[in-house]
Parts: sequence; C-alpha cells; structure tokens
Amino acid sequence: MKIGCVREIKPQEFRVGMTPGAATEAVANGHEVLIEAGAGMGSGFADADYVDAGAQILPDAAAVFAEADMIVKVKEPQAVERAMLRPGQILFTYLHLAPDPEQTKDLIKSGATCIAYETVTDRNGGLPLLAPMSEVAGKLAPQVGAYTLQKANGGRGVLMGGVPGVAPAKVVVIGGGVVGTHAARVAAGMGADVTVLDRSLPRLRQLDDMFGKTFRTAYSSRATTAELVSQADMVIGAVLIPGAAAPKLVTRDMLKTMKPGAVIVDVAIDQGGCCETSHATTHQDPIYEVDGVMHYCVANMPGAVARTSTLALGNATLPFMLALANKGWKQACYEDPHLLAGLNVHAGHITCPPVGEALGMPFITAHEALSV
Ligand SMILES: NC(=O)C1=CN([C@@H]2O[C@H](COP(=O)(O)OP(=O)(O)OC[C@H]3O[C@@H](n4cnc5c(N)ncnc54)[C@H](O)[C@@H]3O)[C@@H](O)[C@H]2O)C=CC1
Ligand SMILES: CC(=O)C(=O)O
Ligand SMILES: [Mg+2]
Repeated sequence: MKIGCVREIKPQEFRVGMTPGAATEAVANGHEVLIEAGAGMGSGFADADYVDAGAQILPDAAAVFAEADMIVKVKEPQAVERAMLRPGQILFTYLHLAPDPEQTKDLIKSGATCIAYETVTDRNGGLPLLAPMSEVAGKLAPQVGAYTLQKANGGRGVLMGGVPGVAPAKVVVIGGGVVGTHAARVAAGMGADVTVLDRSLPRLRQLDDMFGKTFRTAYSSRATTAELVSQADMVIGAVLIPGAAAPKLVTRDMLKTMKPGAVIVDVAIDQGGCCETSHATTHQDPIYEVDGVMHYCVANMPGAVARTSTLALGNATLPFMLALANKGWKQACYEDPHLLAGLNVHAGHITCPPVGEALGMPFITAHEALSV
C-alpha cells in the first residue's frame, strides 16, 4: 500500500502523523511511504531522516493526496485537505466530528473511508489512540491555567501553590479519565488544592485508592458542580462521552457565580467543550474572557509540545496503521472490533452512531459498513 503523510496546516500545529521510525516499520512491511517535504520539521525530523527510513519525499500535499492509498495525519483535515480526498482512500487521523457538521458533510461527500483515532477502543474500555494526547493535554492544562491565572494575563493573580500563610489555588477538574487524572496530579504537584469530579463511581473509587492523599474526589451532580465551580480559581474541563458532543456541565448561570479572574481550561473543547461559554481557540490567540472568567480552549493543546506528542502518538498509532496497510481497512476492521470502532465515515455514510445522533444526521453502524 502507498501510505502518505502530509504537513499539518492547522495554525501552530507542529506534530506529524508519521515518525521516521514508523516509516521504517511500514517500509519493512513492504509498503511505500510518501512524505510531504518538511512534514516532520516541527517535530524535529528532517526530510533526510525519512529518506534514510526508505520513504519518498513529495513536494506538496496535493502530490501526497493524489498518490497515497492511505493518508495518516494528526488533526482533522482542513477544508482544502478534505477537497483532496477521494472515494476508496483511507484517512487515519483525529476527526472529532460530533461538534463539526461542515467537516462531516465534506467527509461524506468525499466517499473516503475515515477512521478516527479518538473512537478506536481497547479491551479495557480505554481509548488507546486518544490516551497519549490526553496524557499530554492533561499535564499541560494546569501549566497553561497557571499562566492564565497571572494578573497580566487577565487572571485573579493567584499562585497555584500559595505560600506559607496564604492558601493555594482551588482547582476543580471535571472528568477523572486520562486528561483529568494527569491534570489533577500536576495541579496537586504544583501545590494546588484539587478536587476531581466524575459521574462514574467505580472511577472515583479507583482515583481515591490511587490518589486519595493527593487530591479529593466528588460525584458529578449539578449541585456539587455548581458549588465547586463557584469556589474555584481554576476549572479544568476533562469529560468525554466517546464520539458524542461533550455535555455542557458548566452553565452560563454558573459562570456568573465564579470569582472574577478565575480560569476555565476546557480541554474537552475538541468535542465541543463542557462549558456553555466555551468556543475553540488556537495557540496563536488562546484566551478570551466571558463574564470576567478567563477561558483557555485550544483544541490541539499537544501541538505545543510537538516533539513529545509526535513520539507518543506515533507509538500508539503504529500497530493500527500497519494492520490497515497490511490487511486493507475492511479485513483489519473485521478482525479487530476495536479498530472498527474508529470507523466514523465510509463511502458517503456516517458509521459512528454517536456522531450521527449528535449532528441529527442519518447513520449506519460501523458493522453495517463492512458490507457496503
Ligand atoms: N484540547 C485538546 O488538545 C485535547 C483534548 N482532549 C479531549 O479531552 C477530553 C477527555 O479525554 P480523556 O480524558 O481521554 O477521556 P476519558 O474517557 O479518559 O475520561 C473522560 C471522563 O469523563 C467522565 N465523564 C463523562 N461524563 C461526565 C459527567 N457528566 N460528569 C463528570 N465526568 C464525566 C467519564 O466517566 C470519564 O472518566 C476528550 O474530549 C478528549 O478528546 C484530549 C487530548 C487533547
Ligand atoms: C486529541 C486531539 O484532538 C489532539 O491531540 O489534538
Ligand atoms: Mg463573574
């Protein structure tokens, strides 16, 4: 198979979908690897590294899209990239379709087979291709939140760890999965007073067992969320219902009860965000204010630490990329229901029910797509 990888064109996105290491593996498996010139630069990989791996460098994205049977990326394809997809081509990348009707319509129109990293599952109920970037974004969240809390950046002027005689910042993390756990650990490590909310009691028990001395846990009801949010210096949004739009747990009314200069870091923004007042921002212009509350809502946070993120993502995607290339998408998905769970769009159909439900658009199941 011809596997193509293009330079990411989303603003300030420096990750790349394929490392030279992954290219080496693909070539060793008998595939041709086509890399857009400069694709790896932002992550510290030169074209020569890919050539050493046995890949071919093509001058631009158009050449890669035209030749490749499968495109491997990081972020959802932008409009100009979507226009280059064709029926039968495989797209393997993050998609986050539930809050994005325009992208969804374009992918349907393309006729391509689009497999989303974020809905691939594993046998433990986890999301193995989302997890590495959730680890990164979770660890970044208190870091960017602490910067936003500084007075000159619009924040309350509160230091995360406080000092002797002065209380630390109160941090509330909504969602105790991968993002939430990493965010809570880092925020607690900075000395903040941290509470993690989740609606899964088994998850709260696990967190309490593992981190009971590091941070508190609370059940995610409306009333508890409202109370904790009103007291918080920083709220970190980290919920997920796989494939679906994020539930709006912090309402506009709750925002009015927050302290002036408090900060919301809505990591869940790639699924639409869990605060009613969140909208996606970019690394170029990451922060905005509503009702005196500072919002940081960058939808590709891991792009800020591209080298770490590219390596971490590459480790996770490699076996799935090889399965798709070695067996073809249909056989690979037929043999592996966890990879099949990643199928979001195929041959003009939405194939991920939560996406169809979120957008009010018709859908078939991924299983049905195997016979389309
Ligand atoms: N902005 C960015 O750059 C990035 C965003 N993300 C996003 O962060 C979000 C979280 O991802 P993960 O931590 O990997 O997901 P996860 O599945 O590991 O954790 C989500 C948690 O949310 C909990 N949850 C669901 N509904 C809830 C509710 N009503 N109240 C409280 N908790 C609730 C679940 O029980 C689960 O523990 C996702 O939307 C993901 O796409 C991930 C990486 C980068
Ligand atoms: C998960 C995601 O959207 C990202 O890493 O950019
Ligand atoms: Mg206010």
